Amino acid sequence: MVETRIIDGKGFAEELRKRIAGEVADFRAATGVTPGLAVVLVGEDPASAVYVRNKGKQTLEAGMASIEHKLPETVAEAELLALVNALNTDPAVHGILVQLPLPGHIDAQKVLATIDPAKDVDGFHVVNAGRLAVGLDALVPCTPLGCVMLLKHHLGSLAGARAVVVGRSNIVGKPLAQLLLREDATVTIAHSRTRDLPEECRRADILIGAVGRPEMIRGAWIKPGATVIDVGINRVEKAGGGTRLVGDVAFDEAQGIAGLITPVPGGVGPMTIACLLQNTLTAAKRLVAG
Ligand SMILES: Nc1nc2c(c(=O)[nH]1)N[C@@H](CN(C=O)c1ccc(C(=O)N[C@@H](CCC(=O)O)C(=O)O)cc1)CN2
Repeated sequence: MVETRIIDGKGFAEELRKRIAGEVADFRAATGVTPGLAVVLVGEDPASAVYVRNKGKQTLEAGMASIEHKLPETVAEAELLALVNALNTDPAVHGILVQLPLPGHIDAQKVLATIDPAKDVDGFHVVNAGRLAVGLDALVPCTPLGCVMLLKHHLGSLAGARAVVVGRSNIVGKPLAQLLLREDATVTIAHSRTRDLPEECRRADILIGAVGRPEMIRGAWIKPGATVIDVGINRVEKAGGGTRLVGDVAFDEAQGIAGLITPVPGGVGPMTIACLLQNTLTAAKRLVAG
């Protein structure tokens, strides 16, 4: 039986935000520039509204300027693109983020492609995705960046580790695989069509769940002593009524098998906003330096 330790993402993110606030103060003192983050929310999705509110609050707490744009669910794609173009040329804005998901009538790829790559603090623009893939400096997606920070903090070097990423989304699975490769891990991306997924997962020293399916990854899929990073945030019905959040990994089953595991909530989620603040400061520094 392995002793399973919990990775405290919430605590780590708090420390990271404090460090960023210190760096923002130094940057403002040196340049007279306040980094500005513009967040665009389309529609009324309650979870998105909470994330956007938290982004605004934490941006202000870090000493940066927060600019929020709320557009109705029915907004025309052209109007959203015009807003993004205006933010691209606004010198007070150093980072732009369009909260996902977008309503079905809007082409998300077109919107992401309109963001100036230098202000793309989500790291979703193909220029940043391409730069990451070929090993150039890039603005890197926040959730994957947070996962790798937690891994390096707890494991030290990731070189040679066998990492299996379950999920191939553009916002988590693919960029996370690139980041792990950059750390010299041996990386497999698994997905719904992977043959014998449990066996593939059991090979992993580092197992990452990023599929968005509640508790899909079972305890028996985990190699004893492996490090498990759970990116899933799934709201499910509770037995006695109400809802609760669960990850993509069956957390209780992982106890006594995994060596380290991130909880949901309190694991990877809080790292997403902390890394967004870090990316905004990075973008501001690069834009000011020209
Ligand atoms: N443009 C983007 N859209 C979305 C992203 C993103 O990175 N960029 N990621 C997610 C949502 N997200 C940030 O936007 C996000 C998700 C979760 C958390 C978080 O702190 N989760 C908490 C639990 C929160 C709760 O109670 O619901 C946790 O895991 O502890 C922060 C940000 C999709 N859209």
